[in-house]
Amino acid sequence: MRRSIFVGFHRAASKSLAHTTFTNTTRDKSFTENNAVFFSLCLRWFASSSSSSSSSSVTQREEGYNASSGIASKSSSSVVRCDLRRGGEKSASSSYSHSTETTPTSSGKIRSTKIVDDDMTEQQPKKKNNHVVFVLGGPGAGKGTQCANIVRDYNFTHLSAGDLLRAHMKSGTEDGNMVAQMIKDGKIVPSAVTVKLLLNAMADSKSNRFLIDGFPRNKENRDAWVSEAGYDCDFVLMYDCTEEVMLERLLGRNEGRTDDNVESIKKRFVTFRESSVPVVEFYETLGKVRKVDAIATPEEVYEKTKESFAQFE
Ligand SMILES: Nc1ncnc2c1ncn2[C@@H]1O[C@H](COP(=O)(O)OP(=O)(O)O)[C@@H](O)[C@H]1O
Ligand SMILES: Nc1ccn([C@@H]2O[C@H](COP(=O)(O)OP(=O)(O)O)[C@@H](O)[C@H]2O)c(=O)n1
Repeated sequence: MRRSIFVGFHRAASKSLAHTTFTNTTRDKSFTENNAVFFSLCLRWFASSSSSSSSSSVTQREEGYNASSGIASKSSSSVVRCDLRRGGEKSASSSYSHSTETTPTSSGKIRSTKIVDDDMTEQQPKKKNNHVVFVLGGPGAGKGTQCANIVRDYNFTHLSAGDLLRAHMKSGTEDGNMVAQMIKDGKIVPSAVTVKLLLNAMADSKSNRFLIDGFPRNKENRDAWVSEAGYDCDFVLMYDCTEEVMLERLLGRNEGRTDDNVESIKKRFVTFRESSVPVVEFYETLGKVRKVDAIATPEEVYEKTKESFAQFE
């Protein structure tokens, strides 16, 4: 830090010196030369004091100072990860890192330029060549209906996060009771529970093509997925529908669900708007969203859906 500030300062000084040298008079030139000597002495003093100080060189390494580019970057990566696949043991691998790049400007100030979120840009290698498609859309948009068609025609395995959670809530455990209440309230169950259910189901399957329906419901779901699975989805299939149409469909669904009543449905709509739409927007920034108009008939919706699966024929 100290060194990067100094370099910024020295650069600012050099720049102003260069400017003076080419534009000013002879009197200014001798002033410039004196200044140059002064700054050069400063530089030497600083170089010797910083090389004799071990903490300074550690700082330099920690901040990733790059003398040729003049960019000082800070990076830190720290996540103790909880293995959710089986049993929840801790492993020491780190999954996320954020680095802040700072650039010394000509005024000598440190200007923060950008935050680099590694997990947004760098995907990890896929495990077992798995293909994962996340299927999103509001409650009642028709996700389950279309997933059945895709399974039939493209050899995918359908994993509904909601179905897995509903099965889990019937376990009668404390965890299961918590899930039951959250589903009734239209709330999003903690990612640790959902990701564990999904990964266990995948581990039990011989398939390498998965439609993960109703997931990720929020950014926390997505981050937990990337952390635990070690890779992101191939793409997100997003069924776009109005609340009016979804309400009508849900009230006619008749599957005996505890959350298909007007009170719960309204809460689910709010959760969808506030938590799920942002995760779709996040995936849009990665260019991974394939949107399908879900208001049409099931057959028409499927015709559009198929366009995203040509690669799996
Ligand atoms: N395109 C559609 N047009 C009319 N009804 C539909 C359509 N897609 C699904 N449905 C019906 O709407 C209800 C909700 O569909 P479903 O697939 O369960 O939605 P989701 O999985 O998104 O909650 C079901 O009763 C289903 O038969
Ligand atoms: N990733 C998920 C998916 C579902 N759920 C819960 O399960 C409920 C039903 O989800 P679902 O996907 O089966 O049904 P729809 O709301 O899409 O019709 C949600 O309202 C949430 O309470 C969750 O918490 N996290």
